[in-house]
Amino acid sequence: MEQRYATSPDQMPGFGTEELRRRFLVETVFVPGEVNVVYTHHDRIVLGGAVPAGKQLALPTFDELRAEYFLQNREIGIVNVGGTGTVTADGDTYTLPEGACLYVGKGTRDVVFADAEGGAAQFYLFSAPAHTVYPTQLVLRGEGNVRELGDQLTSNRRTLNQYIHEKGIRSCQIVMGVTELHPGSMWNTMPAHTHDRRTECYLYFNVPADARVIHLAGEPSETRHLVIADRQAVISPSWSLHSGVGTAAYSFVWAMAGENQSFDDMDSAPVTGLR
Ligand SMILES: O=C[C@H](O)[C@@H](O)CC(=O)C(=O)O
Ligand SMILES: [Zn+2]
Repeated sequence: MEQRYATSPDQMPGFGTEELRRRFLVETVFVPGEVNVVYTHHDRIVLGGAVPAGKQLALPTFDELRAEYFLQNREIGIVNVGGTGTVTADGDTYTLPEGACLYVGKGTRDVVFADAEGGAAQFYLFSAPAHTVYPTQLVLRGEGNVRELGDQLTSNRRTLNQYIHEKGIRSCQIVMGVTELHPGSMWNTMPAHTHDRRTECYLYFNVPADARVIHLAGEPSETRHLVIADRQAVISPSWSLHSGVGTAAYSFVWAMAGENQSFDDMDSAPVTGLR
């Protein structure tokens, strides 16, 4: 699996476009017939995709994990951003229509991805180290804790759905959900924030083929941008902004891991202070 070492904010001013993308963007998440993942040393998150493409696709272990099986010392959050599929965890099969989220706890030996009848599933994977076992649990699209955010007048009306969090599906570290922009709204997470206790990753999806998201990264006082296409993921270290504006409406899976799980524990970055 691809490994990416951690980046310090004092390196940011020296990065050109290619270097920024190489460090923070996961350009290809979904590869048909494969489990394709990246290991970032920021909070030791493993993120990527699993695309069964008509077959039974097992979650393998990787040498870099030094574990007998993937979830020996880890937990995983899975969101399906494709057609309906199934995930089988130690013999129990869960059906995930588009937008559903499955948490699979530490200690689960066998995880197998498959398409449901007529479906073409695309499972987004987000895994973090775990210290104890929480039960495997499924939540369907729209059935998490719903928060309505933003305003049409500032082009940031969006519906945020919290799936794995303190008052929802329990986990050791992972906090995960999906945000959907309303038609005509383009800005996510503005006003922006950082959270020095957690790394966060976004997977942008439902981005039209001819549209892009201009994603802001870096410290609030020294911002950079990445131009992101459909079904690409971006890693935001604890010190980095993670906000974006699309050239059309879109959705994204957001997921965090780190020191705490307090969703509202953000360090706000007021618009007037951005540079
Ligand atoms: O720390 C929280 C994350 O940045 C996201 O949940 C924010 C988000 O989905 C949004 O504002 O639309
Ligand atoms: Zn955040």
